[in-house]
Amino acid sequence: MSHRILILPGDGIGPEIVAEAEKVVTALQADFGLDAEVEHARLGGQAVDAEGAPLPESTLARAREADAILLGAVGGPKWEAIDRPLRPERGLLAIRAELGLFANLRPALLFPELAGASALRPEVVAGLDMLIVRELTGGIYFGEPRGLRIREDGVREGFNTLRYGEDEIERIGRAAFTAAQRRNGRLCSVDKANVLESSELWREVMERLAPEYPDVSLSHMYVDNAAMQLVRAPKQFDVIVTGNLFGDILSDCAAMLTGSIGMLPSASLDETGKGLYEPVHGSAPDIAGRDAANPLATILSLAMLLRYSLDEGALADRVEAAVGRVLGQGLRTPDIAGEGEPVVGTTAMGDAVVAALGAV
Ligand SMILES: NC(=O)C1=CN([C@@H]2O[C@H](COP(=O)(O)OP(=O)(O)OC[C@H]3O[C@@H](n4cnc5c(N)ncnc54)[C@H](O)[C@@H]3O)[C@@H](O)[C@H]2O)C=CC1
Ligand SMILES: CC(C)CC(=O)C(=O)O
Ligand SMILES: [Mg+2]
Repeated sequence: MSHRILILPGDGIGPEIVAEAEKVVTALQADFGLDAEVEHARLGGQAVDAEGAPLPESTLARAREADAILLGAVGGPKWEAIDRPLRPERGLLAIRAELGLFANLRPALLFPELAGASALRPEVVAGLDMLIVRELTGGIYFGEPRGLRIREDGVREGFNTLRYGEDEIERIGRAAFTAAQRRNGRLCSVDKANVLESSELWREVMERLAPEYPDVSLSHMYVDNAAMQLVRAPKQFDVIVTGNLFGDILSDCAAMLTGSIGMLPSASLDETGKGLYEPVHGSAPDIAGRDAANPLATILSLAMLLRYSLDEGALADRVEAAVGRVLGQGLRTPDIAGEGEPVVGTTAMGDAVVAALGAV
């Protein structure tokens, strides 16, 4: 049966990087037996401009019908001053919530060819292969009440609510324990239980789940220490499980261990394995329209889509191997190029991955 893939290009570099991933889809259809129909819809700023909403009803309806969704990124300076409900990022949060995409898997894997591009010394990152499991539909990004108001003394204040229910913690915990079972059996739960009640409960629930996964060793770390440990000795981690805000920040930090945020893919999954796949980075307005964005995070997100939502593991392996091959050939977009190294653009990098598909 033909798979239905919905592509949401989004804003800034979104359309540029997604176009390269789509070339890979086309090549897999033409030469490697991928049976898929590809559709497009609007999300984010492009949807606000064209349809007056960051998540139009028609996009949501098509997202519900699709087997998997590939997203570029949303947002940019053009929409920063508009009413909050119309901001592109609200469209992204809304689609995650509407589709129940609570489990955000963010692998941080160092391609050996990029050891020199890491922010850390090669010996500290060599062989790095870790996974951040971020809770994606709860926590402070969604908690009510939220808003801006005028205090009694006339001074304005902004406020947000960090709230986690036991049920939300338990389901992300189970996703993380299961991921750790499939990897090296080490799970580190990151919280701020020395200060936050929501973290106290988080830690308690993780402890309660642990006996059900005797092959996983559970440890806990405060988030401030975790940020430091990530840049001090990242290979101590196998799987990290954490809340929405902490996971957002720690995964950008992990990106620099692998050379660039342009290398980090992600999968956001619901209870059934249906998912939305997107690079960890944003719409990078500073480099948009210059053929300078690294498309590999998006292409690697496509590989995750093939593996997790379409059950096309062999094709996913092929795409990841092709990425390794182009890096081995020395191709570098500016973000992963060393001092004085020649660089290629977004489209040339995408073309090279397509060419490498058959060689692996
Ligand atoms: N998932 C999403 O759609 C996300 C959207 N955003 C939005 O994106 C906009 C820009 O946010 P920033 O904080 O600047 O984060 P960003 O991730 O877009 O950019 C941060 C830095 O990384 C660079 N960068 C990002 N992706 C790259 C790539 N593929 N290749 C090479 N360099 C890359 C950018 O040029 C910039 O210097 C904002 O409107 C923000 O809200 C931010 C994060 C995630
Ligand atoms: C709109 C933001 C929550 C997007 C983001 O930074 C992310 O999911 O990593
Ligand atoms: Mg982020």
